[in-house]
Amino acid sequence: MSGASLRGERPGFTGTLWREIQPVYAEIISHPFLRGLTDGSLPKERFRYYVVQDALYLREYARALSLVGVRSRDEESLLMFNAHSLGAITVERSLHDGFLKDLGLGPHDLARARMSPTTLAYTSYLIKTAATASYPEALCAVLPCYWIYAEVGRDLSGESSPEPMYDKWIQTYGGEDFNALVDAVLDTADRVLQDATSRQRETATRTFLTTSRYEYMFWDAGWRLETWPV
Ligand SMILES: Cc1ncc(CO)c(N)n1
Repeated sequence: MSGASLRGERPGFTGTLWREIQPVYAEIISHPFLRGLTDGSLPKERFRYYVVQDALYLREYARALSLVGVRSRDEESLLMFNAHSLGAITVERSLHDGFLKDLGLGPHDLARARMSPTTLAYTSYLIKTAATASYPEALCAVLPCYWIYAEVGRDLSGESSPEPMYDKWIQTYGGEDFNALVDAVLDTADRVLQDATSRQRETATRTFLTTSRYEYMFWDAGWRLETWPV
C-alpha cells in the first residue's frame, strides 16, 4: 500500500481509534519540536535530549512488546511482537553508532543518563498495562508507539529537512518498511478487537488515548528539556 494513509480510511475498530485521537495527533504534528525537525531549526540540544530519552524508552518498549507477545493467542502474533521487540533493541543500539555518535555522545553519556519524568511515566504505564491488562487493552497500549510514528514519518517525509541528521530521522519512520510493519500490527489489532467484549473495547480505547497523550508528552518533554522539579 505504497504511500496510502494508514489512518482515516481504515474500516475496522482501528479506524475508530484513530478518530478518537485526532485532536492529539493534530497537536503532535504541529508541535514546535516536529516543526523544527522539518525546517531544520530545532536546536541540537533538544534533539540530543530526545535521542537519549528515546534510547532509554526503547529498552522498555521492547519489554512491553515481548509481554504483549506472551499474552497473544496465536503463534503468528507471538512471532510478530517478539520480532518487533528485537527490532526495538536493534534500533536502540543503532542510535549509539548513529545519532548519538553524531551528536558527540558516547556509551558513558548514555550510561549516566536517567529517565525524565515523562519517559518513566510512559514506560511504566506501558509495562504495567502489557503485563496486567486484558490482551486487547495491552495491544492497544503499544499501538500508538507504532502508529503515530508511522503517520508522523509519512506527514514529514514530504518535506525533506535541510538538516541531514533530522532528515535521516524522518526517513527512518517515513519509509515503506516501517509502514508495512505497522499495517500488519493494525490488522492484528482489528481482529483482536472484533473478538473483544464491548467493555474491553471501551477500556482499550481509553488506554489507546492515554498512550497517544504520552507520545505527545514525549515530544514536548524534548522541547522543554524536561527535568525533575525536585
Ligand atoms: C517515544 C517513542 N514512541 C515510538 C517510537 C517508535 O517505535 C519511538 N522510537 N519512540
